[in-house]
Amino acid sequence: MSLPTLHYFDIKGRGEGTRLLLAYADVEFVDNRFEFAAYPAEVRAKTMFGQVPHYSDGEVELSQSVAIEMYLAKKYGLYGSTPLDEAMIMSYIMSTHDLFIGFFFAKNGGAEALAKFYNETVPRLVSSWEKALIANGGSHIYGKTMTWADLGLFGTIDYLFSIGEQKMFEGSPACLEFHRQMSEVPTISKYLKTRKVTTR
Ligand SMILES: N[C@@H](CCC(=O)N[C@@H](CS)C(=O)NCC(=O)O)C(=O)O
Repeated sequence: MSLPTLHYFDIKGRGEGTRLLLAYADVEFVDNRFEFAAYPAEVRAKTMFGQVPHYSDGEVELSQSVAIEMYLAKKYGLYGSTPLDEAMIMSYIMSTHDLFIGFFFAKNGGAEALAKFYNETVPRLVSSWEKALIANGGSHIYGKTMTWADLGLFGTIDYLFSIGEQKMFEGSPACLEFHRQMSEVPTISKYLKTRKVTTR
């Protein structure tokens, strides 16, 4: 079996969730990054739908970011232990996708769409995460141990910070404290210090 490899563009985008899962689990992996203009034909040929991220480990070939993350979350014990745990964790993961997708459409949808995103979507999602963190003791968004939901939420906050969107979390101390604590988890801290710096 070869080293786990993530094939993706040189951005956080849809690939950082997988990188964070592997980093948290302390799995050595190849972070195969390339420019948009230099998407290697041999990587495209491996993908299931022509797009990246794509994950390979010599035994498994898998495309679609959420499927890759779900596979790794299960493999490394980060997907709870009951059907309800899995559904709750997925629910938090999808809420982070709602923010990303909302942001993407708002940025391309003009001033009114952007204002609606900042005034409605952001407070609705951030206040839900804030309440869930407070109700659950602050260290985990769901359950009492680290899960994919924590890594997904951390990755989302981390990404928004890296593009200068700290303002979204003003007035949400539990989210800020969660981000701080997660950044100090040893394997995550090690990854954050050594990862390639990207602006998106
Ligand atoms: N639903 C897919 C979407 C993948 C996707 O949109 N990939 C883009 C980059 S973020 C891509 O490969 N674009 C290059 C292309 O389509 O040729 C996922 O989450 O993995």
